[in-house]
Amino acid sequence: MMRSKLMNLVPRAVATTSRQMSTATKLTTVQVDDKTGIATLTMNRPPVNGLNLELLRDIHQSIEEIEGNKSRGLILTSSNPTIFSAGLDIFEMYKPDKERIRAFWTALQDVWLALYGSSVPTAAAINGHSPAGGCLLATSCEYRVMLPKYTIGLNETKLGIVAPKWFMSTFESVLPRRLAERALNQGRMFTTEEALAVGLVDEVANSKEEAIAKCAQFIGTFAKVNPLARALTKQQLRAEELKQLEDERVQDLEKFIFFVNQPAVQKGLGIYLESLKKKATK
Ligand SMILES: CCCCCCCCCCC/C=C/C(=O)SCCNC(=O)CCNC(=O)[C@H](O)C(C)(C)COP(=O)(O)OP(=O)(O)OC[C@H]1O[C@@H](n2cnc3c(N)ncnc32)[C@H](O)[C@@H]1OP(=O)(O)O
Repeated sequence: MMRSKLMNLVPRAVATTSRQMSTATKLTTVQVDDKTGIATLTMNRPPVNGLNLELLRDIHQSIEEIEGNKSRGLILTSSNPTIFSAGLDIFEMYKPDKERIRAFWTALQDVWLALYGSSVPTAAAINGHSPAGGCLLATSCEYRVMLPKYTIGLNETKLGIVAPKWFMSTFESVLPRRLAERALNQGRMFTTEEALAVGLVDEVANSKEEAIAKCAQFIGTFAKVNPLARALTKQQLRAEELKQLEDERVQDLEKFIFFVNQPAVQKGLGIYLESLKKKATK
């Protein structure tokens, strides 16, 4: 998979305007800045960018599109002014449809493999809350810029669920092992300020525009680096985690299906959904 992506890494001429590359799907848009050649992938699924089957498929398609069109980099962000992504759409896991839940988890695996394994430089402009699956997306990128007063983290244990190994290894690729272990066990959500202090995010910006500009600046640091050498270096550094999921995706899917169908897990998800609804009516 990575080898064919590498074939796309040839220099290209740049123009001066920005163009909408993809509106084929409604849940993501891809805008390429023709001056920098950097693509911004925006998630757009109100109200909270909950990662359901359709959004995951659109994100995957957009990443493939960006890989294919020789963009110089990928910036992931959200159209919601206060939420990057609320993580997995819990309705996909609560009283699930047998076929759909398999497609859903497979789509999540596809997104992670494509984003974590992307041959282009990746950055997340985290313009809002980013729990669980939202944090997975952000930490799959190489660089993170976050707006103040939001939260980010893997809170799965607080929901009575367990983050799969590849969520954990992505988290651990950003945070020191001891800190990652403690945060995962606690289901800890970090404020922007805390996330910056521990290195979960790289910079703080005061607006989405500034966050995107900082992400573009990061991607710009590779301008004078040979793209093939950079991509091969990234590939080698990330190969172990990618191979592990590629080799075990069927078992990973079966584990997820088994786990999510446990009565205790279903009960916990139901209670959690109720608590989210109650919060909305307060
Ligand atoms: C041995 C190993 C086995 C491994 C097996 C694997 C096991 C499974 C692993 C699964 C990993 C899971 C990953 C996840 O991502 S789970 C999702 C976690 N997400 C959250 O906990 C976030 C919950 N949401 C919030 O905290 C807030 O909503 C948020 C801060 C994001 C926004 O707050 P705000 O006040 O702006 O908005 P509301 O809370 O009022 O929400 C608006 C409406 O959206 C609904 N909502 C919110 N989040 C979700 C969600 N994740 N899924 C579905 N729906 C969600 C919320 O209920 C409101 O709905 P209503 O308007 O109808 O009330």
